[in-house]
Amino acid sequence: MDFESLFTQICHDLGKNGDVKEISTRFSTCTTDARRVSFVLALDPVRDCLQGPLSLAKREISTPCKSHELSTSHRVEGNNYYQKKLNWKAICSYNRSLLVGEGEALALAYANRSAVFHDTADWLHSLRDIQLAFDHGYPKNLEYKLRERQGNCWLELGHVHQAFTSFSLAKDLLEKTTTNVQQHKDKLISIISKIGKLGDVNNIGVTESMSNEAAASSIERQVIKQRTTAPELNRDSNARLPAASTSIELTDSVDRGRCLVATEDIQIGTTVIVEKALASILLEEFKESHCHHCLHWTPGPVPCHQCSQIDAIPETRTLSYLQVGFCSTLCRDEAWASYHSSECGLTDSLHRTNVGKNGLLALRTILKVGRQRIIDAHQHDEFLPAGEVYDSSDYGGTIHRLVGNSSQRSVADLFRRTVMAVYLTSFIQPYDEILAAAALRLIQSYPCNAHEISHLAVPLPGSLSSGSHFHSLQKIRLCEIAAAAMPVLSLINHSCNPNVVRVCYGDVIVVRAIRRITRGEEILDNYGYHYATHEKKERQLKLSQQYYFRCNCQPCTEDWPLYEDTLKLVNQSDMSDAINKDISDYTACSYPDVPLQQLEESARLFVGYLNALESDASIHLPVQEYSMAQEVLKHCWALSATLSPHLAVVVEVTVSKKINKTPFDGTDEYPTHSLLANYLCPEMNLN
Ligand SMILES: C[S@@+](CC[C@H](N)C(=O)[O-])C[C@H]1O[C@@H](n2cnc3c(N)ncnc32)[C@H](O)[C@@H]1O
Repeated sequence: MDFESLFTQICHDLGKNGDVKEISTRFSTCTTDARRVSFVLALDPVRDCLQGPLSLAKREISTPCKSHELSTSHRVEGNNYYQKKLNWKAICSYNRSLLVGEGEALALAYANRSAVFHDTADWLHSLRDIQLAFDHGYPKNLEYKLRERQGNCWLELGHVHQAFTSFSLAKDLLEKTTTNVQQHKDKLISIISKIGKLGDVNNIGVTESMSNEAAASSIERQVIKQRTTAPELNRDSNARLPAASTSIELTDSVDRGRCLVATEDIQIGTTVIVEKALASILLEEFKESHCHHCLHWTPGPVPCHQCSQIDAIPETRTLSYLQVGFCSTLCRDEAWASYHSSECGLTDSLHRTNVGKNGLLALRTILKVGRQRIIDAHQHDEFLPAGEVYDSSDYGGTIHRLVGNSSQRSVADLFRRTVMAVYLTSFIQPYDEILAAAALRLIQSYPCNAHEISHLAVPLPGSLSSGSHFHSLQKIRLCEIAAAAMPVLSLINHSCNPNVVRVCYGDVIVVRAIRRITRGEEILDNYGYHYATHEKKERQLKLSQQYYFRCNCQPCTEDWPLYEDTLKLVNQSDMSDAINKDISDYTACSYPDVPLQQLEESARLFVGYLNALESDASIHLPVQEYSMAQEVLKHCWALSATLSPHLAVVVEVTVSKKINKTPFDGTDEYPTHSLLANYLCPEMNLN
């Protein structure tokens, strides 16, 4: 039963007993989350309704069902695609095969996937899959094939000693085979020739070759290194706010709570915050393409040992894949040690609850943090004592103290969120009031504090040839892949004309200045309602509904127009022409093959334009050229963060995804927090 049905059932049962009014009155007197949870858990209809989902969850956890048959059928399907050189399709089928496979079926799936990576020159992923195939018992009589492939990969990566060892093993294995098949003989000749070509290695000796374990961990490290890495802070890390640089500090304002303020003048492009998520959840649509743990795109996910399996959904009699994949065995093991062992087997049931991103993120946060830290956080008081470090990996001092706006919520809203908290925590620890109260706190604070993690989805090569440059930019869109708790980012207040922008690198978000910020000025982000894309009336309404404040930023007080009604530069035709020409050149790039260097150059160019426009006292914002230059700059940064050696495949995968928005909890909308909302031209709106 999903949450909506469960809640309807509970309300119906309470209504049947004629208790609704009295219960509402009594519930409204509960002034803390702990009391709200105790109250709700004492209601019979709630306890009755919780039985169903709980028994289902228990059954799912206790009946792992890998399937040799299904794994084989996906592998055969993959082999067909591979023969037709439909490499990406082959990889997808092999992914499925290994998600449901175990033992030899799993080993064969890894081995076959390694062949596709080998043929597409992805030597690292090929090597990693070969290693995993051996780990899972790849058949001895076929080992020579993998050893030869392994040798090729090592050689391509410049590890001559490793290549020599692998080829030699392949040779020994072939020499030991008793069959007289011509194919084997030919293979032996070819391998001997490869060894011969390595020549000198014989003299150096193979003893310098890495051990199996060392080689495996070196491959894993290299796989991880392939991920795009976030830029560093512009200055030393701030002692009180380690994720931020010394260019900003945490302070309190009279009318808008805590805020971040510049301690010195900050130039456009400066990186002032680099924060790793305290907790995050990958959206379901991306479970086949992104790492469950670090959120980076991966061409070859490594499944969880247990819960990536098939599951027969009793109500619908359909099969669903409980896919939990990781970019590396390191991420898999880290996730297991941190939270995944507690949710293993439940991921699909949890998605089927339809509680939305914030509910799932609340539960993940609780699993990551653990019961004891939650108890400790509750025992300490509500505010951060002067001088205490605000550390992103800390729960008690940060996430636990975020704005939840409880006092402004209606009784109905609080009741619904309390039932949701009780329901969600029941999946891991039924009737645990401490965990449920912590979940309730987060379910209230995340709608105003959780952040969206987005990746650029670039269209397939060739599909950008027609249309205006605005049209081209429109096709390269940001799509939301995950939600994350980022305690430092949650300290930034909103402006409809922000001076910073967020750029995502997996579960790390970087904050960069998009305008010049003077010493003492507040750092201001955009919560998804930008002056250029949303009318003032709409902005004010949404911000007050979701974030409970009235915006007094410059565009709001001065009533700035939308982008299309904004004036162009007057008396500055040279500058205007130059900006427009460079925007046009930028959008004409042949995505996705834009070299990183070119993107960096474009970013420098547009930083220069923004500086020139800001320095000219005769220019009064807003002007179209300024807005457009800002948009292109954000675009360059987002694209650089997405670029990886596998971009061409990322493109294919991401664009082919059907992006369904997860239903959201209650009336709160999720903070869009994305560049997408900031695209300025009407024709660039992506809906
Ligand atoms: C993500 S938090 C920002 C940090 C917050 N000031 C704090 O003390 O934790 C969002 C909340 O900050 C406040 N806020 C953000 N921007 C604001 C603004 N421009 N004016 C007034 N309050 C604002 C609102 O209460 C909003 O719900």
